Amino acid sequence: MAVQVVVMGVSGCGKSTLGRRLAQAFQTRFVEGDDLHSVDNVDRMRAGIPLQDEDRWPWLERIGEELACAGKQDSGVVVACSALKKSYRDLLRRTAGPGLRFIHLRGERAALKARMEARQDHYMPATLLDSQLATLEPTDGEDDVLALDFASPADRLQAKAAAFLRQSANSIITNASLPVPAGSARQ
Ligand SMILES: Nc1ncnc2c1ncn2[C@@H]1O[C@H](COP(=O)(O)OP(=O)(O)OP(=O)(O)O)[C@@H](O)[C@H]1O
Ligand SMILES: O=C(O)[C@H](O)[C@@H](O)[C@H](O)[C@H](O)CO
Repeated sequence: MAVQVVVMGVSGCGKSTLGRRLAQAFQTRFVEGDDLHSVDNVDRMRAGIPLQDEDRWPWLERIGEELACAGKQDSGVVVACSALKKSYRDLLRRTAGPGLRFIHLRGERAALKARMEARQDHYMPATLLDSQLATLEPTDGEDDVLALDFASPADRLQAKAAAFLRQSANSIITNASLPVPAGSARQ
């Protein structure tokens, strides 16, 4: 089955872990969204400076291209991408087309902080967690999103996400009325 899915949420929520598992389960490509950030963006985050919209638009365009390309080729792709604001998700929806689905990993700040502090090998400092949480816009009411508690065991997250993707494989979600965000390169 050629899934077109974004695993989203704030830093440390488990996007890459679940994304890799889903890609393996659906025998499809995994794209680590962090690898598509510019060097400037990574330097900013490493220095503890939160990204702004203008830093994220070109990055989101690159992620959208990956999704659109997989959609055109019907080859499937799983992308790990924070996609924190609804306008960011809308850009990805417009670019990817109606097959796109999101898995949102969300949960408690304390557990996220502990996870981020335990990581030694990541550029993202735990001091950026609060700005990540402040930027995150809830996904409630967005029909193409399945929200899961990131603290669940990885096997359970994978099973629930895979069931959602299989179940929604044949349903088309129309995004024809998506608003165009101010400042987006896609105006
Ligand atoms: N379901 C889970 N249960 C327990 N620990 C997990 C789970 N999923 C991921 N982790 C651990 O949490 C940490 C963060 O996971 P991961 O790198 O997948 O998150 P991420 O959202 O991709 O992070 P970032 O966006 O900051 O790169 C890792 O140490 C990972 O092993
Ligand atoms: O939109 C953002 O602020 C970024 O994508 C961050 O979320 C990080 O890249 C990622 O989570 C790595 O820790």
